[in-house]
Amino acid sequence: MASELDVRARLQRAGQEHLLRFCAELAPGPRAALLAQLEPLEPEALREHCRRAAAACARPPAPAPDLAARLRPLPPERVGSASGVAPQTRRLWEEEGFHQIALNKVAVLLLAGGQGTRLGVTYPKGMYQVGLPSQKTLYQLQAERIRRVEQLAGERYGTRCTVPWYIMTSEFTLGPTAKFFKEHDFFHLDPNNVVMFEQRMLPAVTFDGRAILERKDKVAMAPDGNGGLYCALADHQVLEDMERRGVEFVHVYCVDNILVRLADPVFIGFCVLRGADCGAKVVEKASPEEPVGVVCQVDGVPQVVEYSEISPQTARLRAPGGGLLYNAGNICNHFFTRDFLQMVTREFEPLLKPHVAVKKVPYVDEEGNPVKPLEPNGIKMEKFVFDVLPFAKNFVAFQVLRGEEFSPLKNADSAERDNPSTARRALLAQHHQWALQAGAHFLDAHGARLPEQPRDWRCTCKAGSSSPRSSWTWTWPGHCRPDSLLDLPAPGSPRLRTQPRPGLQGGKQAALSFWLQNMDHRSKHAGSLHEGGNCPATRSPGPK
Ligand SMILES: CC(=O)N[C@H]1[C@@H](OP(=O)(O)OP(=O)(O)OC[C@H]2O[C@@H](n3ccc(=O)[nH]c3=O)[C@H](O)[C@@H]2O)O[C@H](CO)[C@@H](O)[C@@H]1O
Repeated sequence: MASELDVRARLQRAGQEHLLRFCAELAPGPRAALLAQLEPLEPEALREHCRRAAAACARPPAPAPDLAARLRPLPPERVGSASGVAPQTRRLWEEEGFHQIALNKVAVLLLAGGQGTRLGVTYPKGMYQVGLPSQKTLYQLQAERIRRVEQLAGERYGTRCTVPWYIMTSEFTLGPTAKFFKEHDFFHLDPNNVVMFEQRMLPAVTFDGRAILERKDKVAMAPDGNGGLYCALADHQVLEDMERRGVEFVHVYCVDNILVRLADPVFIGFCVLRGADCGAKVVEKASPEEPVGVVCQVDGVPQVVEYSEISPQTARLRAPGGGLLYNAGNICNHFFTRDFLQMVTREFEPLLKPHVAVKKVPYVDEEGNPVKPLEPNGIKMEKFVFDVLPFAKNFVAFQVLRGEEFSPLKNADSAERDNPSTARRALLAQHHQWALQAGAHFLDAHGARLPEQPRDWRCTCKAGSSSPRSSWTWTWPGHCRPDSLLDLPAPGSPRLRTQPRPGLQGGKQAALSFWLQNMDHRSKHAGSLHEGGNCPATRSPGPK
């Protein structure tokens, strides 16, 4: 370990010697911890980081004044649509995607280094459960969808498929995530195919360019943004690991979209057949104010302009048809070829410009007292995962339907949208739809069919409510196995009762009725259904 003297000399070169101002009064343990934290900080890089942060802060916190004039929507030839195409084209994309998956050329990569501040949890967001009857967490839902897509591709091509799962974590999320996966037996995935790696951390900086001490023995650090991915890929030789496994295509996604389709064969197939090196899924923006980035062109080059960096006037502009001019909302689902990622890590990463986030950063004052600021006092510098789009040779966007693919969990239930309730409802609606598409019929307690389009999916399912309110039954064709399709409480749980329905052919059809404790009295149709994975293959006709 470096001596205090060495570390002091390095900090002097970076102009950040104040970080050692309490060092002399620290006990040996905390002092060693502080020195260990400071040792890896390269003096030149630290100096540059602090200088950039202060310079960025000196500029007015507004979108670049000339940005609006340089923006254009993406040209239509760069945009594909999952819903607006002929079914045979969609099938072609899907087939190509499954083919690549069956060849073991597809991996998924989860960005899970964020802190979940808006949701208000202190643990990694992937460990959050939104109150489904099955009590599954986001991580579990994702793991099961990976298994399902492997299974579907395997069934089509008669092979054993593996979709490796790369998970980028940060200092905040690595420990708890790794522990959680071990405790849950990696959700029955092969641990060799789950690769966790850590992104870098950067010091938070005051407006005048001084790194902040959070405690006498600790510098305030934050992950370097989800664009820290590219350094992290290089730091941990992740692309080499992909190469060894034969992975060519990577689906990168963010942790909080409960509807995410892991390694979505349609998206993968579309990108591969278009010869894209880089792609992004988009949904139509719900409103000008929705906090999603906009996929567009700046100076003729495809790019995402983040919601924090577009002016309200530009966000409100309308196209001649009346819709939003910039309506391609980024849902943080990206397609990259491994070759492109290799080029980024080798050549382009140093060209990425960090973005500035002004935050309230806890610190110690000159006397060493801890302070929780009420106003923003510090700057965190972040790179964004989509900042590499301008380097793509052939970028494509892929428009999908919000109801089918996007319901992010950003906020606590006190917020109006993007909260646990909206995420839960979105998942139930998605699974209900998949069950219908797979040929399931929903029956009421008397065996009569329920309408296929429940009128009120807005009912709330309150976790923990005690009295059963309703029961229902559904049937499904023999090829849909309920255990892999349904989001159910664990077997044996008092919330789940199964009963065979007389008259149904064993094996061909089955029936299940269960009490839904968590139902709001306003709707009889809310359910707790299935994660059929990337469902397309379950979409075969049901029994007549
Ligand atoms: C920069 C970025 O991608 N912004 C997108 C992100 O915004 P948003 O601001 O919601 O992004 P988040 O802060 O939720 O981060 C997105 C993902 O990146 C991960 N993360 C974040 C910071 C970090 O240092 N390390 C890390 O891995 C998070 O864990 C999360 O999985 O999702 C929205 C859709 O929901 C998009 O419209 C935004 O364009």
